[in-house]
Amino acid sequence: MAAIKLHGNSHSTAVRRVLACLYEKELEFEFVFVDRNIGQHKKEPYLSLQPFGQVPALEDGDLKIFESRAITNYIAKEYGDKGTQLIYTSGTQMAEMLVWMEVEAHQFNPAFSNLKLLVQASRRGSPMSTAVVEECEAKFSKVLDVYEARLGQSEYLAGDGFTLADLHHLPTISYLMATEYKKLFDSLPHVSAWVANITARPAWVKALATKDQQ
Ligand SMILES: N[C@@H](CCC(=O)N[C@@H](CS)C(=O)NCC(=O)O)C(=O)O
Repeated sequence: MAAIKLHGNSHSTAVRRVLACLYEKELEFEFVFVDRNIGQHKKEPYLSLQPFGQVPALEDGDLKIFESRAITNYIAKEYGDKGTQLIYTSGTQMAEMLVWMEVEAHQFNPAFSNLKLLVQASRRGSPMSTAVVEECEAKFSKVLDVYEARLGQSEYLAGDGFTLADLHHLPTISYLMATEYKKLFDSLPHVSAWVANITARPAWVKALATKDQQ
C-alpha cells in the first residue's frame, strides 16, 4: 500500500491541484475516493482528516494535512529530490515565487470564483444580470492584465522555471478554458502562451485524465 493517500474526487479543482503536484514529483500514491454526492465529506471518518468538510486531504504515513496549497508546498519540500523541482529555496526567485503564490490565492482565485458562480448559475438556467456578469468579467480582466505584464518579462511567474506559483493556477485556468470566459484570455498574448505551455505539461494532462476509484 502506498504511504501517500490523497482523499478526494477527481473533478474537484482543489484535488486536481494536488494531483498535478504528485505527478510532477513522480510519486506513488493511493487515490481514495470521497463520494460528495452522498455527503461523505461532511461525516466521520472524513471530518477527522478535513474538519471543514472539503476535499482534498492528504495522509503521508502518520501525517494528516488539508488545504490544497499547503499540501503542494509540503510535497514539493518533503520530496525535493524527486521529479520536477517545483520550488526555489532562496533569493530573488524564491521571493517572486512567494509573491505569485499569494497573488494566485488572494487575487486570481477570488476573481475566478466569481466567474465560476456565473457559469454555475447559467448552467442551472438562472443566469445573473448583465451588470453582475460585466462586473465579474472586468474584475477578472484587471487581474489578468497584471499577469500579462508579468509574463511579458519572464516565461513563468517566478522567472525561467515552472514552480508551484504556476501549478496552483492549472485547475482554475483549465476550468475557465472550457467556458465562454476563455475569451478573457484570448486577447492577451503572453498570458495565452503561458496557459498553452503549462496546460500541456504531461503531469497536468495525467491529472485531468485521473478517474475516481469508486
Ligand atoms: N481552500 C481549500 C478549498 C477546498 C474546496 O473548496 N473544495 C471543494 C471542492 S473543489 C469542496 O470540497 N467543496 C465542498 C464543500 O465546500 O462543501 C483547498 O484548497 O483545499
